[in-house]
Amino acid sequence: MPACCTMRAKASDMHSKDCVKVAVRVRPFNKRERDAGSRSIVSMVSSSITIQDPREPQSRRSFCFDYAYWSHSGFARDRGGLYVPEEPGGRYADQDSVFQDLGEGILENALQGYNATLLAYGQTGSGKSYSMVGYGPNKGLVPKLCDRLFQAIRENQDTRQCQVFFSMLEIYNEQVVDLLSRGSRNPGGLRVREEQQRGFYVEGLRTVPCDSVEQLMEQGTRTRTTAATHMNANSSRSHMLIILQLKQIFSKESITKQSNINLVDLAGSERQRSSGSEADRLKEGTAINLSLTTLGNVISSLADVAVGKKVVHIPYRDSVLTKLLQSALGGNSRTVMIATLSPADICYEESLSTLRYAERAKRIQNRAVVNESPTERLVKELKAENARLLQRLSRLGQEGRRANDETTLTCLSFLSLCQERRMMQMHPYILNINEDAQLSGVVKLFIQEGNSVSLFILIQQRHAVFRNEQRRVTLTPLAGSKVIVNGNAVSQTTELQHLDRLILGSNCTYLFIGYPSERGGDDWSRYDYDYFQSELAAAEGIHLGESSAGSSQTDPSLLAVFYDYIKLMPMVAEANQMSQELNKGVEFKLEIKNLALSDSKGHDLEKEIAVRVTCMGRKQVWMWSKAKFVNRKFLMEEAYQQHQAEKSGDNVNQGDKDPFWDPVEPLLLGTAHLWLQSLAFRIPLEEQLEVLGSEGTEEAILQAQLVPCTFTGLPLGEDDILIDPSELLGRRLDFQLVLEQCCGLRWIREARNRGVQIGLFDSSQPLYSPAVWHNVNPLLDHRVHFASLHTSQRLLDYLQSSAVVLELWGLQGEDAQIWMHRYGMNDCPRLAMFFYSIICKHTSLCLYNSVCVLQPVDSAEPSCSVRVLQQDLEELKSVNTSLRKENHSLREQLNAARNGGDSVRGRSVRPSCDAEFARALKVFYHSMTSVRAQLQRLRRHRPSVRINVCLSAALVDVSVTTIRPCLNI
Ligand SMILES: Nc1ncnc2c1ncn2[C@@H]1O[C@H](COP(=O)(O)OP(=O)(O)OP(=O)(O)O)[C@@H](O)[C@H]1O
Repeated sequence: MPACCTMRAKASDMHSKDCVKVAVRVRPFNKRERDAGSRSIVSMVSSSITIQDPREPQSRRSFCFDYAYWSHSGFARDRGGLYVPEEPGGRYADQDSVFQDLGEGILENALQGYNATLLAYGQTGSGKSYSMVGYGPNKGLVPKLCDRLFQAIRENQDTRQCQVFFSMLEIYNEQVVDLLSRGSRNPGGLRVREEQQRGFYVEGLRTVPCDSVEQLMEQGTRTRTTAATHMNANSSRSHMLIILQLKQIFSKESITKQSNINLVDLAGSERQRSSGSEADRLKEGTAINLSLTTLGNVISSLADVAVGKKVVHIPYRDSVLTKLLQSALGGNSRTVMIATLSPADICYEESLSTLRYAERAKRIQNRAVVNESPTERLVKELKAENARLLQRLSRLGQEGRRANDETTLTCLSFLSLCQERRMMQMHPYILNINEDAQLSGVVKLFIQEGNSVSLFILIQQRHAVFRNEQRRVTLTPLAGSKVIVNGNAVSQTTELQHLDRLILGSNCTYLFIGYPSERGGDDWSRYDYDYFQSELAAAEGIHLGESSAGSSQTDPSLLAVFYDYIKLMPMVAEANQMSQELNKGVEFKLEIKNLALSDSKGHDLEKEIAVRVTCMGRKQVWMWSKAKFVNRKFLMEEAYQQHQAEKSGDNVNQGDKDPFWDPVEPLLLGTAHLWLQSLAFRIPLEEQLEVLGSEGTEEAILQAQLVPCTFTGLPLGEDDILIDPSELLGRRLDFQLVLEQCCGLRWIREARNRGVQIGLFDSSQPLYSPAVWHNVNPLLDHRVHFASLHTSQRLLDYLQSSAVVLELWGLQGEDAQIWMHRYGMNDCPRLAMFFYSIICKHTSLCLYNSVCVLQPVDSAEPSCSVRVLQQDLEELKSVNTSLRKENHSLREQLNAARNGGDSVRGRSVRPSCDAEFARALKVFYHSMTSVRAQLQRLRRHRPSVRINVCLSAALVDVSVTTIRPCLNI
């Protein structure tokens, strides 16, 4: 039995207290998922659905819903392009079966006089629009429901008179846009008002009486596409609402029924979390999608109410969407939610979160009533409405602006559609391609012979001119405008060929369709938004390579980086455009971080996308993570819209809240590797290291040395060179890392007010050399002493196969000092101590003596000082542990030497054993002296007093008592 058929109860079969009905639908793999060789982690039996964690296959979660639709596999495409089950009765749930369960129920409810709501929830690209609106012949719930509604009205003409009113709106960034209004947009959007009887409503929203909705929906989608362009907005972040008002008059019974049907295609659910876990100064108070976040809060509160928890407040008023859906959630409405998901392993987190959301929604209880009243009231209302419409019609007629008249809109749209079809068969045209497939192909610009067409795009009044002369179509970019044809920027008049890809301005993408004679039977669908962006990326030298073509062999992490790149590319272009328009003087550039970086074994690190932000005037540079950029881009859009609304001049949002700005911070410029192998032979090494930036550029030459030495720091002589590194086993090893000079610093050459520091990288908390400023070839003269008390095999292996990764950090402006002070970067004891522990952890080396003299940490922060001390104590404890181990092994050696003296004589005991032991003890006592000194200093410390600790005694123990027994041996 097909999964979709297991719950035969219709959505209308509800009791007076109705739980929200929830359906889940799983879509087929998309191209990206197929390319990545994705695996399905979702299974369905009847109306229950199980999801498996791809990292822990034994971890599964099951959920049970009212309906579960398997639309992932088992389908075929018929001649008309309709997706149908491969075999009759197959498990694939097609659009018809979804409609039968959900749509029919909603329709029945509405005809009975109940308000009804249908919500689609899920991550971007999971199939919300496919289920709600549909694509081509695969009509979704909304058109099917409308068709059936009008059919039902016709069939019931003799018992009731009906009128249907249609509205379509979009909520983007808490602004309401009327999608049926073709006039100029209200800055700030339409207002949401509240009336006692009516509840929340959108003031001035167009409501069109209709007997078919196809053209209205096309009109709405077109407006949505252009609105997205004008607002620099991303449609998957907006919510689309269609409101159908059904008014029925039952003359015989003298009653009227009024019901509202809300059909809601929600924004992509992952957007709520898109600012990620990334730290950003402007993260607080930023809700990427306030409406979606609030919807989640409302659903959670209502779910709590349903299980008897005490809930003080349901936050309906916190967002536009929840205000408008108040009756749909916990109120007078019969509500159905369809949660859509991808079954791919790479979407596990999102799909699980969708299922959890849907499970919560299932608990919500509504109280729907039939909205019935005596006829007179409705008749009065309808008369008033008709009078109002007539008045408007005549006013618009006088103004000669019939095109905006709501009563004639349907007819005009229809005419233009007919014309449009005729034009498509006669003329070349450009067709918009949008990231949201639903909005692609809705704008067509015809280029008739003998005519020239100007395209108007954001910044510039006129952007480019298309000419059609003697059946040759050319494109001429206008001065200062950005035009890209097939991935390449053009500045001259260019002749267009059928299926050329055009990008105008920052991100307006169009496909050129030539004369019908050139068209042939080619499939245009492959020229989707990803195709445009991939072509652009390829022109910048970023592509996936041979194996990517449909094969499952592409490294998934590379694929992810590639898709991140092409996703962020248009956003970066838009950010640049906004920066230019708002006179911010900031430039954004995409970079693939870690391209040239590698770890201490020389292996390439995983690549990731970052955005380099440059303030052109002050030559300040920031590196933003993807998550931070996405967050900031959203805030930039807000600032941009605010600017558009107020036209308040340049440089809006200056200061702390400015999303284009950040306090300056040090920037990682590049890395160099200093290989440690020579130390295993106690051979000194002098190197001129090339410091490479993340894009492989040479940032500087760093002169560095590794000097094997005595524990007091005296360089070893040639006699100390070892032939066999294993001779070091069990012995002490001291060496110094000397950073002599940096030469040819590109960073300083670009702007003299900058400085640099070198960091020793072995974890996220490296140790830094002192800062040097304003000099392209600065002397560093920085020396760090390392010691291993007991050279283990692991350490030897490490020395022979690894490198110290040296990081070159760029410091900028005076503010950098502030940063370093705040974060304790300059000569901070914490970093030194971290370094010590890191070295201990990874390499069995320990920091013995650093030349760094530690500066005070901010005295205004005593708690910070205490924290530093606590960290110091932790480090000291671990040193104590290693000392005790050392002590233990020394004791064992001593016992073996004493007890087994005679028995082992003549075997392997070396005559120098006692001398060696004595030497080791000497070292030990020396260390202990340092420990005591350090301990005393720590004990004297008071948090309110400035710390002034010298790291030269880093080998410290906190507890002398614990070590005393060791001293007694
Ligand atoms: N059940 C399905 N059967 C076949 N194809 C589907 C199905 N669901 C979705 N798709 C395809 O997946 C793609 C993405 O679907 P859709 O545009 O509906 O996603 P969405 O969730 O609405 O995304 P957005 O949030 O960006 O609007 C479309 O190309 C669509 O044709």
